[in-house]
Amino acid sequence: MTASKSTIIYTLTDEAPLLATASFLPIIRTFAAQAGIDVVQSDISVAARILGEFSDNLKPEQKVPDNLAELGRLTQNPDTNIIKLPNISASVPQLVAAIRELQAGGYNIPDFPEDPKTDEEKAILKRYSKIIGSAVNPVLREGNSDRRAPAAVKRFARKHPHSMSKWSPASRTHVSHMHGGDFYASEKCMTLSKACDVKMELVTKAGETIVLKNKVSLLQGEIIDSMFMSKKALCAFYEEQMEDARETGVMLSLHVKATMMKVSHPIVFGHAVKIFYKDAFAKHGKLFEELGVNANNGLSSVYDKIATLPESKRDEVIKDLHACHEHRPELAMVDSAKGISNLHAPNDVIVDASMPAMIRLGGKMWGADGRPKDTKAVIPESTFARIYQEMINFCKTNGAFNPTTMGTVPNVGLMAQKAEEYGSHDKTFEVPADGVARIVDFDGNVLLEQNVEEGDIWRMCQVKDEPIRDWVKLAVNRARLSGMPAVFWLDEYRPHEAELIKKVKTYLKDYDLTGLDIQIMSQVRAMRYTLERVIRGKDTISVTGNILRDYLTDLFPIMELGTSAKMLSIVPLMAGGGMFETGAGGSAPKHVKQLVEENHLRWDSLGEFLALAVSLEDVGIKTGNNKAKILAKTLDDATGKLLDNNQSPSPRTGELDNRGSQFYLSLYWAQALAAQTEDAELQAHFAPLAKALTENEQKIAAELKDVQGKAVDIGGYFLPDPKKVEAIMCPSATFNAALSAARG
Ligand SMILES: NC(=O)C1=CN([C@@H]2O[C@H](COP(=O)(O)OP(=O)(O)OC[C@H]3O[C@@H](n4cnc5c(N)ncnc54)[C@H](OP(=O)(O)O)[C@@H]3O)[C@@H](O)[C@H]2O)C=CC1
Ligand SMILES: O=C(O)CCC(=O)C(=O)O
Ligand SMILES: [Mg+2]
Repeated sequence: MTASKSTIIYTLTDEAPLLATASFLPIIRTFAAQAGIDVVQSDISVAARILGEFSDNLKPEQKVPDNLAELGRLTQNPDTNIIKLPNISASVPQLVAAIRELQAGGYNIPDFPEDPKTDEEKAILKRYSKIIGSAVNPVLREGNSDRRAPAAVKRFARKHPHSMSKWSPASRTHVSHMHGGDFYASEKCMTLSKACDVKMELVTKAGETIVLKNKVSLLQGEIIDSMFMSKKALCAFYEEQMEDARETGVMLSLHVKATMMKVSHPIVFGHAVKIFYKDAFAKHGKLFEELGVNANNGLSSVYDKIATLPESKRDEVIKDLHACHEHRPELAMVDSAKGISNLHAPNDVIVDASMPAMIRLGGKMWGADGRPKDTKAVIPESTFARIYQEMINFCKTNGAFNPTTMGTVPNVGLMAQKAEEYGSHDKTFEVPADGVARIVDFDGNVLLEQNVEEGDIWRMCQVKDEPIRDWVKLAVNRARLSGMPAVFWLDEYRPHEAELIKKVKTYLKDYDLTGLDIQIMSQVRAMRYTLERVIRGKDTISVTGNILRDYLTDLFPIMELGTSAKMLSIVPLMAGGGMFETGAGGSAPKHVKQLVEENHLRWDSLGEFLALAVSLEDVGIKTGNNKAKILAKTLDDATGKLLDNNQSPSPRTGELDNRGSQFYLSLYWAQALAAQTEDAELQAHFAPLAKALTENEQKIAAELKDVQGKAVDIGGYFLPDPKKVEAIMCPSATFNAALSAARG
């Protein structure tokens, strides 16, 4: 892959977005080619990343390049233009499933060593660890984040509001978080006065020094934090919350981000599993250990490992697991029909999407009987959990949000260069022994230290100065361009954010703020302030750190638009290039299931349409390519028309789906190009396509609809067969022929 000035790199990812790409890429190429733009693809799916890592094991024809590393390098190039679709941030169970599929497909890659003993196994685990969790986004996000609902999308939501369930003031739903012993309680922070290298070490009570991380290079002005979560406090908290839920008869749910926080949150999740099923773990502890059960991978790990046991033993374990439920509260379900609960796998309930979905549903999650119920939402770490309680309080008092009248809340998020907690996984450790955890510079000076105990989770977070300056600049720009007030959600009582506040105040002085309304508020106040405006139809930019960026860019869009898929998500790369993410959510695994069973893809590619328009516009501006600008403008017009005509995919099989929606976009895009007069070449080129699609609209729509309702085979989950996928995703011969004729 070579990137020239007129290249757009389009990522191939996983699950629903990968399927949608199979039909969208031929469309994009048909249009972009007329502006001399090459659209090259770059496969960064979990499967491709596994194969790229273990290339040395593969036959020549099976080898794939390390595309992610290449894209990472390209982020430093000012001409780079990447369209990035959501990808799987794999939990261990997802990675293991992908490995099994690839092995079955004839790829000679090693098993995942869950409990590595030999040096060889340890080396394999190290290689696989690079693929676990949020391994893609932090590499590509070499810029801060600008996520918002474009005006046309907001207009659409007002005209065609999604369903919102009622909130009752009597709802028992609430958030439970720790009040001590968590990261928030222990956080220490400092700003570096000069660049230095540090290491992270543990001095045990026995006097041994264990180096956990041998080198982290820090820059002048960088903010670093040291914080830990006490295992004892966490376990006591879980015990208390489970007992409280059982006594008061409210359903229990757990919300973490085990994918992105790939070291800390699986451990946090695992303790919940072990405590909920404490009696079974006590009785079968030795057996579980022999079998290699890892509670951090959820109850699915137990079921997976006991599969090889003799039937009588297996039944005994299952009976004992079931018996635990007698002393425990009802658990929220992911799939009640299949008996899959919230504690089954760490990647099924991901806090950024799960809490908004619950709030949208009137504060309810699904119970084992398939009915929606109030829930105690356990979010152990208190730092950011409180914003959800504030929103819940607001809904109990004011009722559900009204999408036809509510304001919008765009976000400017600090994200660049692995900022804050989301960049911390290589500096997060489960503490092996009681002692003092310290960050020490190479001259032996202790920068930060704290007393920790065996099993505590200790981490160091960083945020560099340049990204903070860039974030403040982006916030001021967005406030200026949108005319909205901007609120920095920063809590002066949190050491890290107190340091950030100092920098924000300093860097704001670089700008003329006349006429702008820029404020700094603690998170809970910021939420309240924003919500009071939201219900009055007023818009407010949230300017936040990395975690709240993630949380708020699902939370507000899901209330305002029904899904975060409709967000415009731009990452102006600090080196000058552009990365255009599609939507703000994930890869929607449920959608793949529906496609395979019923050949209906409900994935909405609106995020891709919006990203493509800004990507084309970026090419147009940076290279003076007027045709690219016209393509961008007409694409936006087409997207507007698609929304006006309510031609987004329907969730129901038999109705318009992703393919149909992409067809209508192409029709309107070609019509808009044929109608414009600014560029005669484009007009002449697209007139025949517009004509062919207009004349055949009914025929194509019927061809796209007729295939639905039957099961299809995509030839793999993590590595589907591209030919089969293409045949399924491009089933209209008439549409294919029209595109092909336009490509010439
Ligand atoms: N940027 C990234 O790369 C991100 C990746 N992820 C990854 O995605 C996977 C799933 O995460 P999860 O938390 O379940 O979140 P998702 O956002 O994938 O799914 C939640 C729900 O949102 C709806 N949804 C999301 N996108 C669309 C779309 N384009 N069109 C229509 N509906 C949409 C679907 O609702 P319904 O089923 O009702 O249609 C879906 O079930 C994980 O592997 C996670 O790691 C998650 C977030 C961001
Ligand atoms: O990278 C990930 O794992 C998820 C990213 C995400 O949820 C987001 O950026 O909104
Ligand atoms: Mg998110």
